[in-house]
Amino acid sequence: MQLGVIGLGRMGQIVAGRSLEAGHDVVAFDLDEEAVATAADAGAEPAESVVDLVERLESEGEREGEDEDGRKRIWLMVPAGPAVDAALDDLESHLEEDDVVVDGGNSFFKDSIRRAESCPAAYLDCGTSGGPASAAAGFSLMIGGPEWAYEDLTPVFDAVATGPDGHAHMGPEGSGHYVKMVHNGVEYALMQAYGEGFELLHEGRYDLDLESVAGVWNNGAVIRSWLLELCEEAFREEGSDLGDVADRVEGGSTGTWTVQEGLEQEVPVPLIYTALSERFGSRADDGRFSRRLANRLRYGFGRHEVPRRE
Ligand SMILES: NC(=O)C1=CN([C@@H]2O[C@H](COP(=O)(O)OP(=O)(O)OC[C@H]3O[C@@H](n4cnc5c(N)ncnc54)[C@H](O)[C@@H]3O)[C@@H](O)[C@H]2O)C=CC1
Ligand SMILES: O=C(CO)[C@H](O)[C@H](O)COP(=O)(O)O
Repeated sequence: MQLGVIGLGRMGQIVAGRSLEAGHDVVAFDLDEEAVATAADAGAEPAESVVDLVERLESEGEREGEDEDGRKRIWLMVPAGPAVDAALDDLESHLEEDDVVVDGGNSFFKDSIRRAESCPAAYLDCGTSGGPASAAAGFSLMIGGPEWAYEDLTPVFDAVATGPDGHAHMGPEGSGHYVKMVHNGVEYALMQAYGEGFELLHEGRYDLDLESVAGVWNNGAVIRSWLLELCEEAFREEGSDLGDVADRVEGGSTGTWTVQEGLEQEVPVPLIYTALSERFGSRADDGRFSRRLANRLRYGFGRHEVPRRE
């Protein structure tokens, strides 16, 4: 099968690479020429623009006679937001209704519904989990949109995912990115829970080797998981005190959408909200204001000593 891949960063290179390894033909484009060259080194046909990519898909199909249906299949792996709309604008006049576009990024599901309605081709919103660390194992893919398009792209999904069990059709347009949004909310809460537990162990009564704790928990404990394996790796590489890792957590968009959706649906998501709040709180340049105020108020009512900044 022939696939166009637009966006060749950490994730797009894996989409292209795994597709190539499975025997598919890949035409690749990124705004960054070096990223295109990397994909070309892996065996992809380089394109100079989105339009060039589409033209190469068309001519390649005719030349090879492989895809007799003449269908163009294009996977977007660009940052969520304006980059997706920019790529779709460039593609629009070159797409027909039996072509298929996959957005494998972390797009907001309402944007995906809007794009599916205006895209001339079938539009699959594909939540992608696993991250660059899963390049060798493959991803977990949660896919929304027309079922026929999902079935058509199944050979590519088999290649990009862990295999046939690593992808599934969720439902109509938007549902793939909706499921991925909630997945990320769960991810935030799990990270927060592990973080709190290890913080207590680190600050607590015993001088513990946290790599060892994570290691033994990962062997048979109720709370074993891949995130916990990543905790073990972090303590191994950074030490039990996490060395010079700063107390600032970036990201946040998918968690924000999850909390907003919880409010809209009147479904309580207090753990996810707390995890998101902790992230935002971590970003105060000079310590979190509410904590500083609590510190000073304890002096106000209790004459407790006020720790001061250096
Ligand atoms: N890194 C991760 O752990 C995961 C990322 N995602 C999602 O996958 C998408 C891509 O993520 P990454 O690969 O990590 O980002 P990245 O920043 O590593 O790569 C994005 C690539 O897109 C290119 N690009 C931007 N605008 C473009 C345009 N208009 N046309 C062509 N190329 C363009 C950039 O030059 C860059 O090479 C995002 O939506 C992200 O949220 C999803 C799951 C996991
Ligand atoms: O989707 C992912 C993992 O599943 C990406 O790594 C995403 O960037 C995580 O969200 P955030 O950047 O808000 O931490």
